[in-house]
Amino acid sequence: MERKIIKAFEDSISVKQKFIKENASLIAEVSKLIADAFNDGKKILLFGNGGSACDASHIAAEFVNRFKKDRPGLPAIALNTDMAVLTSISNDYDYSEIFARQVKTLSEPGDIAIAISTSGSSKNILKAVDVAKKKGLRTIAFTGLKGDKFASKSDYAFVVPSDDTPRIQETHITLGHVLCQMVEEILFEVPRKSGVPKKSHDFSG
Ligand SMILES: O=C(CO)[C@@H](O)[C@H](O)[C@H](O)[C@H](O)COP(=O)(O)O
Ligand SMILES: [Zn+2]
Repeated sequence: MERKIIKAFEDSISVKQKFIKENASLIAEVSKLIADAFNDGKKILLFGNGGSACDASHIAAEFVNRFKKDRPGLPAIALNTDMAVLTSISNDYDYSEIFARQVKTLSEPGDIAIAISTSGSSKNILKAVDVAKKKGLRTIAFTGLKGDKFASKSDYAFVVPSDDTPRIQETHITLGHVLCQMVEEILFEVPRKSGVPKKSHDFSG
């Protein structure tokens, strides 16, 4: 049994190592994209199923509350949290509509959709990405090796080099944390020299 336990940890580490070899510059690019969207008064919508629903909620909470810095909240909503909304859309229409309908209703052009699916084949995720693109959102996919179709319909795709759902999720949550950290640093770092910061950040509302 211990051998299996050690192997699970080693696999998780090795998937993360492979992922970061290929994705560091994309993470930097997407961090800037998200920071620019917040600067423009836009928000992030996140969604996923099962463990990825928890990842979406977890990442939204880091933005709305704080990650490492004491700073104003940044607008992010997880679309997998409201039981009344989720059950009524599923009951009256279809489970595959739960995120698409919320994206259509709650977003505005320029917002960012972070869609999380390890398989890349969950219908509710694919439909929501289609709606997000039609509405003029920038779409970011978090997926795994089997998620080609999902990755190719999204503007930016983080493809974790594994087809094992838990191992993929373990990289996704690290990715979410690192994006939060980078966005905080871009928006709230103290300027090194005295003088005004490059952009003014007023999220105090
Ligand atoms: O957390 C896990 C597995 O680690 C599960 O709950 C998993 O998220 C569920 O099976 C999801 O329905 C999988 O959906 P997806 O990632 O393929 O879109
Ligand atoms: Zn899980």
